[in-house]
Amino acid sequence: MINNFLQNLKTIIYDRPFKNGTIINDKYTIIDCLGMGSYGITYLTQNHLNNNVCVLKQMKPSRKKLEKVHLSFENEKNILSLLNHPQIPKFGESFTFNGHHFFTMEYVNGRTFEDLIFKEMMVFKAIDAFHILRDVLDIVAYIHSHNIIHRDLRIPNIMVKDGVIYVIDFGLARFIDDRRNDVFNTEMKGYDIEKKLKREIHYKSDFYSLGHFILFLLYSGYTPVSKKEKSWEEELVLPDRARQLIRRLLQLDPPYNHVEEVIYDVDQLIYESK
Ligand SMILES: Nc1ncnc2c1ncn2[C@@H]1O[C@H](COP(=O)(O)OP(=O)(O)OP(=O)(O)O)[C@@H](O)[C@H]1O
Repeated sequence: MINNFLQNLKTIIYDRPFKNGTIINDKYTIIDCLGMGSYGITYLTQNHLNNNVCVLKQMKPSRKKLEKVHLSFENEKNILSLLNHPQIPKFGESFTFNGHHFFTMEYVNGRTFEDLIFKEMMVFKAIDAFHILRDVLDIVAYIHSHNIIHRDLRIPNIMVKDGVIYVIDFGLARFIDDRRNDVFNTEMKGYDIEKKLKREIHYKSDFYSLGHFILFLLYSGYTPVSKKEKSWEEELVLPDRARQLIRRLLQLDPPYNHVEEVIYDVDQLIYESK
């Protein structure tokens, strides 16, 4: 309780975002603060040298003494600079300015699925939802082919711009062999199972998140008919193959181990619904 209070106080004092118009490193003018995550503050900025708009991420000052914060910041930088895919923001540069740590990346001027579903109340037909999942899987296949697990494939981190899907936010991404930081590898009795399913450094954690992602899309067109809470399998009318796919993604049935297996099943599903 006291610890939480002190952390909140530190955040208020140290993590005040830079004001719009501030120039960072003689180069980046802050246009807006896009948000504050667990370890970073994210800005939309304009680079004076080329006039390009880009995203600038700052390590949270209140947390810069924590090893895990440095690790996450370094990981995101390393992973983004390694990946080179048109649907993943490209890494720009990293630097220290006035004692603050920063890096830049490409700005995706699109909308997140969180905004589409909850702000724009967009409704996705089941077939469109599976086509979107298929597009996301191509990006995930690329990420996994570099032995990287994203570990945060949620609706706020999947975007669409002009009909093209993008995956952002690699703050929790890890290399598959980075087992030293995988707390879920050790015996953890009574540990939060949900957290393990989402965060274990294994390909199947990304599939688990995609199980939830597809459910968000499918539920966008759902109107409850009774007040009694039911499971997604009772509420959503889905073909058997779709239900089986989601059950495996959510690890309710034996999980998928490789993205190609998921792609195969989604392709079959799309083919059968033609
Ligand atoms: N490359 C990008 N292009 C466009 N918007 C981005 C980009 N990166 C981040 N954002 C947006 O900036 C905001 C803050 O993102 P950020 O990843 O720093 O934190 P978060 O997702 O809120 O928290 P956490 O990192 O703890 O998950 C989000 O609204 C996100 O959509």
